[in-house]
Amino acid sequence: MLKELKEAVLEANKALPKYGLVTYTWGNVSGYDKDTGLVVIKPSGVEYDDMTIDDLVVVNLEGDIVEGSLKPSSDTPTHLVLYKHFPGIGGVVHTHSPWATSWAQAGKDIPPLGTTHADYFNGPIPCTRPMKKSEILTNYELETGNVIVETFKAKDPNEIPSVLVHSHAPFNWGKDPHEAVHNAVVLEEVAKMALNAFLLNPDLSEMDSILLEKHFYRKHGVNAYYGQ
Ligand SMILES: O=C(CO)[C@@H](O)[C@H](O)COP(=O)(O)O
Repeated sequence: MLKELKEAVLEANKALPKYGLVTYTWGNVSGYDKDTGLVVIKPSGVEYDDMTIDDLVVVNLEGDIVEGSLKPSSDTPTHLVLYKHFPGIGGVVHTHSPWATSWAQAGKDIPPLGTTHADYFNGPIPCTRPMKKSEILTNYELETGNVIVETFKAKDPNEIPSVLVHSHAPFNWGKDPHEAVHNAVVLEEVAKMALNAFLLNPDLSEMDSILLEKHFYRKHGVNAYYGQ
């Protein structure tokens, strides 16, 4: 069942340590099949080097295990909330990539400072609000998903495919697992560049909004500034 999606999810999970986005078994990747409404996700606590396609777990959007003998990732509830609320996404990636996680721990949005950011994110990369004690104590992973959705109430997740979870780390998404990992890699680079830019110039302001939009829409096929 879902052989192609499983292969894509396995490859995406194994890419996390390859790109330096995780250490040990931190982080996880899932993929969504819209025809069946099923999600393929990383098994909890399994070393990436040892992970095989048979280790992957298939769940429905309610979180019931449909296939697999291992426990699904502890972050499964967060992934499922995003699939339910962000139409069109087909892959979700959670990492503890150090530069982006530093911004999440600091509780700060990553402002757009350059065209690298602008090519992928049409505005600041938001950090969620701190979780309430009740949210932490009831179902932290489910409430993490709800707080991410709350953060994007007035934002388009297709134009900003990443979020920093306060006191935790980033979540990223895309049309499929491969694109979600790509966005996670770019987020880490942008987080590193932004922190270093502020170290060099603490009085730095956001980049010009015209340059931001020109770059974002040019990369995403809308020539907002060329009369089309
Ligand atoms: O965020 C966390 C822990 O803080 C998790 O992402 C773990 O880093 C990975 O958990 P599993 O996917 O192995 O259950």
